[in-house]
Parts: sequence; structure tokens; C-alpha cells
Amino acid sequence: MCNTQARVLHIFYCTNGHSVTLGVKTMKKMVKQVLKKSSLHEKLRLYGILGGETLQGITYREATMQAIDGGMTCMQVREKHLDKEQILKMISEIKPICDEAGVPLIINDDIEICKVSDASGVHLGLSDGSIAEARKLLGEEKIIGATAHNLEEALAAEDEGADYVGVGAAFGSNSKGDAIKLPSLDVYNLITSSVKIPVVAIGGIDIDNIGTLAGRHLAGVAVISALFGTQDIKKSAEDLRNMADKLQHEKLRSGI
Ligand SMILES: Cc1ncc(COP(=O)(O)OP(=O)(O)O)c(N)n1
Ligand SMILES: Cc1nc(C(=O)O)sc1CCOP(=O)(O)O
Ligand SMILES: [Mg+2]
Repeated sequence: MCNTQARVLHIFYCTNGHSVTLGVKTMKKMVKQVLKKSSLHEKLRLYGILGGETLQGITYREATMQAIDGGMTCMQVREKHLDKEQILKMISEIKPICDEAGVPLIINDDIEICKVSDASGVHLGLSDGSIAEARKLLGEEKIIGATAHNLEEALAAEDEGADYVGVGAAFGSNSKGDAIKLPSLDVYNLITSSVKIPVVAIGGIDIDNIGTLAGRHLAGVAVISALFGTQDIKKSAEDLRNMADKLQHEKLRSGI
């Protein structure tokens, strides 16, 4: 039911006999949104979080290329000690690499930097501002991630319109001083069985403990030190990705 010359599409709802008319632009936007949501689960499989403090003497560009070559599927810029201008410069160095590889680039904490840099989205913690407000400013196409430490926070994030939730700290953390270890990894099972949005585990995840996250229906793992803090980032990404791909398998749960 498409009249392309008039740049108008007619969509008929057969159930009640009524029709709505949508412009091609609106239709394209809707398709983009559906694609964003449907591929997000896979894109979160190995989520690398980059900050200069973690790197062992290599550039942001080199670290990004190595991680992507090894299988990183999503990336977050998390710079706690740079000003906006410096962060925007850093983003300008790595965004073309992420874009080329189809790896979403998420900005930690700062909605404005996300908007100005046209990054793929933003990650907001509990004290980083409202998800609903971020959605208003960024629109439906951008990815908005939220932090949760328990079921209540995960449900609230979903309710507010978050696209995914990062839940931790799975095993504590060397990179985030104030991270609080989850009382039990079973918190993941509780959350993944209660929310519809993808859930990512974070906090102290490395190649030795990642296997214990299997069978908990996680979309993936978010990692700082076990990826960007290592000497061979490509090899670390390969190993973590290999394990992250197997997280759905129940049998890994008892160890590897
Ligand atoms: C994927 C992901 N999950 C959780 C966090 C933590 O966010 P937040 O609680 O805001 O802490 P900071 O990262 O801002 O210190 C995250 N960044 N990414
Ligand atoms: C950014 C972040 N958030 C956490 C949370 O628990 O919410 S833990 C964490 C740091 C993750 O780094 P690493 O992989 O080196 O432990
Ligand atoms: Mg934050």
C-alpha cells in the first residue's frame, strides 16, 4: 500500500478497519528504531569501556582498533578526569573507527557530549540525570543505558525508557573505587527474568570468572581492566568474546 511518488505510505490496521497515513521519513525513522532495538542484544555481547587511565602506553585509536579486531561489539567512553573539549577530541579520534566497524559508541554520564558528537548513545548511572529527560533530548534513535544494582532499580530504568541496563558489580572492581559487589550472582537471574531490555554484567569480570555468568540470560559483559588494562588488547578481546558468546550455555556455569 505504498504511493512512493506522493512520498506517503498507507498502513492499514485490519483489526479495526481504520488506517493511518505515514510519511516516508517517519516510516524510515520507525524502521531504524525497530532495527536499533532488535540488534542491541547482540551488540552488547562484549562491551569495552575505555578511559586513558587504564591504557598501558598506547593511543586511544590503537586500543580501539585492537579491541574491535579482537571482537569487541560495543564501546563506552568513560573519562572521569578530562574536560568536555578533551573528551570531544578523544571521541573524534575513535568514532570513525567504531562507525566503520558498526560498533556503537556510548558516552558515559554526559548527554550533551553524546548529542554534540553524534555518538550512538549515553550511559547514565543513578545520579547522572533522568533517563526520560535524556530520551527527550536525544530522541528515540539513540541508545540510553542505565545502571542498576538490584531488581527494583532495573525495573525503574526499564520503566523510564532505558534501552539496556548495566548491573554490577559482579565481582567487585579494580577500576571503580566505589563499586559495590552484588550479594549474589543470582541477582542476574532475577533481573533477566523480570525485565525485557537486555542486561549486561559489569564489575571485575575477567577471563577466569566470566564462565560463572553463563546461563543467567545476560546479553553480554562490560569490561574495563581485563580488556584495556592488558598488554595485548586484541588477544584479551578474542578470549573474552569467545567466552561471552558462550554465556547462554548453562553448562559453563559451574566453571570452565
Ligand atoms: C555498562 C555500564 N554499566 C554500568 C556502568 C556504571 O555507571 P555509573 O553507575 O554511572 O558509574 P560510572 O561509570 O559513571 O562511574 C557503566 N558505566 N557502564
Ligand atoms: C564502570 C563500572 N561500574 C560498575 C558497577 O558496578 O556499576 S563496576 C565498573 C568498573 C568496571 O571495570 P572493571 O571491569 O575493571 O572492574
Ligand atoms: Mg555515571
